[in-house]
Amino acid sequence: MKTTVVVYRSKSGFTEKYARWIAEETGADLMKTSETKLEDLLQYGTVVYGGGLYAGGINGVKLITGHLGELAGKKLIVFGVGASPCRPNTAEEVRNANFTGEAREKIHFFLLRGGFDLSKCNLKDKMLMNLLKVKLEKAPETDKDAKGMLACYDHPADFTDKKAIEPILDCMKSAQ
Ligand SMILES: Cc1cc2nc3c(=O)[nH]c(=O)nc-3n(C[C@H](O)[C@H](O)[C@H](O)COP(=O)(O)O)c2cc1C
Repeated sequence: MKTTVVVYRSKSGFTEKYARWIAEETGADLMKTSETKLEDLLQYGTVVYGGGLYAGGINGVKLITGHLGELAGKKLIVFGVGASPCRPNTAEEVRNANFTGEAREKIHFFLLRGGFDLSKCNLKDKMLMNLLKVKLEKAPETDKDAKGMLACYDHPADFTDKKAIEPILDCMKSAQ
């Protein structure tokens, strides 16, 4: 059996950056979801999955959460990558929104901060983000996070930080 694979789905490159860093640091194989079948993952003892956050959902995570039976006995690690600042309760909220009780037990979850680049969004995402912009601008009170988000519309933001993968590397090294 092969040791570790890092599989990812990334729309604008932020999740891909983290996935590459993790694979480089650990010597793991690296795969995109578009080029991966469940059977490919079954060859590995540890599966690390990364996906961007879209309206709270971890892009493509069903590849893992939808196949917990087939992936039984493997070490499963998922990281979500969003533009919002990572606070302890944010990670918990994302985890609860994306994982059932069984998935919460079986999957080690991490939330990392990516970035935002409107120019790399597809048409549908651009429209959604422009609707959000109107909503944020109309809000009677704009908090720090909303102001930060509004600033990203004019200037792409990259909050990726290689240090942020350290807890994932530690988790990969530790026993199940
Ligand atoms: C339509 C849309 C919805 C998004 N929803 C969220 C969200 O719920 N939470 C968050 O933190 N970031 C959200 N983002 C920002 C992305 O998660 C962020 O840009 C991330 O770094 C994208 O990673 P990727 O380029 O690897 O897909 C959203 C972006 C778009 C375009």
